[in-house]
Amino acid sequence: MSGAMTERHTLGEDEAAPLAGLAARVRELIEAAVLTDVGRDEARAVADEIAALTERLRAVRRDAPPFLVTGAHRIDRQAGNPVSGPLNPVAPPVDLDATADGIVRGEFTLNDVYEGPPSYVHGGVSAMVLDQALGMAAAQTGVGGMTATLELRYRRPTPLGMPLTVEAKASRVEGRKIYASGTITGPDGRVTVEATAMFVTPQNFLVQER
Ligand SMILES: CCCCCCCCCCCCCC(=O)SCCNC(=O)CCNC(=O)[C@H](O)C(C)(C)COP(=O)(O)OP(=O)(O)OC[C@H]1O[C@@H](n2cnc3c(N)ncnc32)[C@H](O)[C@@H]1OP(=O)(O)O
Repeated sequence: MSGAMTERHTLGEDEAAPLAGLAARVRELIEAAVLTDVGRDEARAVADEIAALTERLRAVRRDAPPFLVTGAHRIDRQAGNPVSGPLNPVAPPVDLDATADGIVRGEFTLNDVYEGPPSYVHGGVSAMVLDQALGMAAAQTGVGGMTATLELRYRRPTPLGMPLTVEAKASRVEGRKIYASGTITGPDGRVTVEATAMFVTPQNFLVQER
């Protein structure tokens, strides 16, 4: 079980860079595994080699994914985040930045690893990217929160292998509730997915922050 966010080891840039490089290679491996057409013997041989590499990495293991020193907010410091974490091979990764006026924006491309309907992005993957962007926008208001509701409108299919943009902004704060909305836009500038969400800051989190 992962430890609380406050107990995480924080990686310096020199420590993070080779681990991000490792994740990038594993990302390539995942895509190669999805698309390979090698024969059965070769697939078994490669699987054995990968198992050996996995054991080498497991030899020295953390209790929980580390943080990065970079990033102004706790949420963009999570090195293992499945959307934006540079150390997580499952993350595309989406590099999310926030402007001074609280708009969170990121450009990204999703390959065949994220396919849902043939040649289009899986709707759950779009939801995950939007949850993260809206969550980060909510955090720009001060304290972030847990996603309590997330509503999506899939306007048109989101293409694979093309540059996409995600944008999000918090609209209002009511006590512990933070409302945010956002979109994913395709290469033609047309919105493919719209999202609205409500985040709730847990009471215990407010106590920890004081
Ligand atoms: C933890 C903070 C993290 C910050 C870092 C950012 C990381 C971000 C990562 C980025 C993205 C990734 C993000 C992720 O992936 S977050 C992971 C996905 N989300 C979760 O797992 C959330 C699970 N749920 C909970 O933890 C609790 O239920 C929460 C914290 C949401 C509320 O439990 P709490 O005990 O505190 O609430 P309360 O009962 O005192 O109610 C308070 C008010 O809220 C209203 N309400 C509550 N729930 C709902 C609901 N579902 N719909 C509508 N309304 C709801 C409620 O009516 C009341 O309103 P009012 O009666 O006062 O008007």
